[in-house]
Amino acid sequence: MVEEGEIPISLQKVKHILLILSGKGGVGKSSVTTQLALTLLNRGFKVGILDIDLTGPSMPRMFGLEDKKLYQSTSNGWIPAFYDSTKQLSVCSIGFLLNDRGNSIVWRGPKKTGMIRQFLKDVQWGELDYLLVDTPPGTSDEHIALAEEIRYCNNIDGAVIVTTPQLVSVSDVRKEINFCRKVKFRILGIIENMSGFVCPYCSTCTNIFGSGGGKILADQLAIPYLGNVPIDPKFTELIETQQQKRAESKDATLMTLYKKCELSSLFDKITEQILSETNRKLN
Ligand SMILES: Nc1ncnc2c1ncn2[C@@H]1O[C@H](COP(=O)(O)OP(=O)(O)OP(=O)(O)O)[C@@H](O)[C@H]1O
Ligand code: SF4
Repeated sequence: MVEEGEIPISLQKVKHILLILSGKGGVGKSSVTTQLALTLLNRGFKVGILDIDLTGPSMPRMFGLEDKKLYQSTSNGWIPAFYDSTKQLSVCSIGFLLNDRGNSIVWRGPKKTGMIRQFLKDVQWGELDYLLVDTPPGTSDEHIALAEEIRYCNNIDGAVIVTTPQLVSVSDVRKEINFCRKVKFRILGIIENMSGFVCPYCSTCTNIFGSGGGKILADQLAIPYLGNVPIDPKFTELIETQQQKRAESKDATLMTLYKKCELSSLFDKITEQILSETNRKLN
């Protein structure tokens, strides 16, 4: 465990660390992490993503990096996978260490904790403006290991909580918020994802699962509300087809494809609000 005031060497050149959390699985935490990363990258920041969801790593798929591997450098640190030759976006995920992408990790707590510690201490991120940490759902061994390792880092800006409008997800998210409060992670705000469905034909938004739960919860708990994100089938499609489109044209990067998606302008506003929340801390 890390002593008070100690920051792992690998994180010392990282200016800001943002944690992405959700109370429940499948609410779109990895999609939110991906879109925050793309938005920050588009604004000229150098970004890293650490995927500590050991049993369900999504980041290789999100960025179309399924064929990448993690390498250990001569000085014993892991070299993250780079999205492209500019090296402005780097990703570290257990998914890069699995021989078969269909495999999943079946580990007991101590082994998971050891892996998280290695990821936090041994990845050579170099200089980064933002490190986004994509966590598993709930409050598991991975979260406790994360809190033990980095709670004293003064470069942690805080946690972004992702929920969906349904009540069950909203009640799960309360547990997540309690966890953040216990380990003293500042909560930057709540995003309500899958908040309505945008029709691909007429762009009308229909609230299939209801909407507004995230805002109500944020108001009740006096936490900033960062906004709602509808289900946009174009986003799912662009993730699924990015490799094929890249093979067809070198200009069809995830970034160029994402900029054409309506969600990109929405995430611009959400990111703006997160940045203003983090600046508020600095003032
Ligand atoms: N706003 C959205 N519009 C369209 N598709 C979305 C949206 N949010 C998430 N998805 C899709 O829903 C699926 C689940 O999302 P995602 O993997 O981000 O969830 P998660 O909370 O990270 O899941 P896990 O519990 O596995 O960590 C993915 O296929 C993703 O592309
Ligand atoms: S919202 Fe309108 S255009 Fe879209 S599928 Fe429904 S009826 Fe058709």
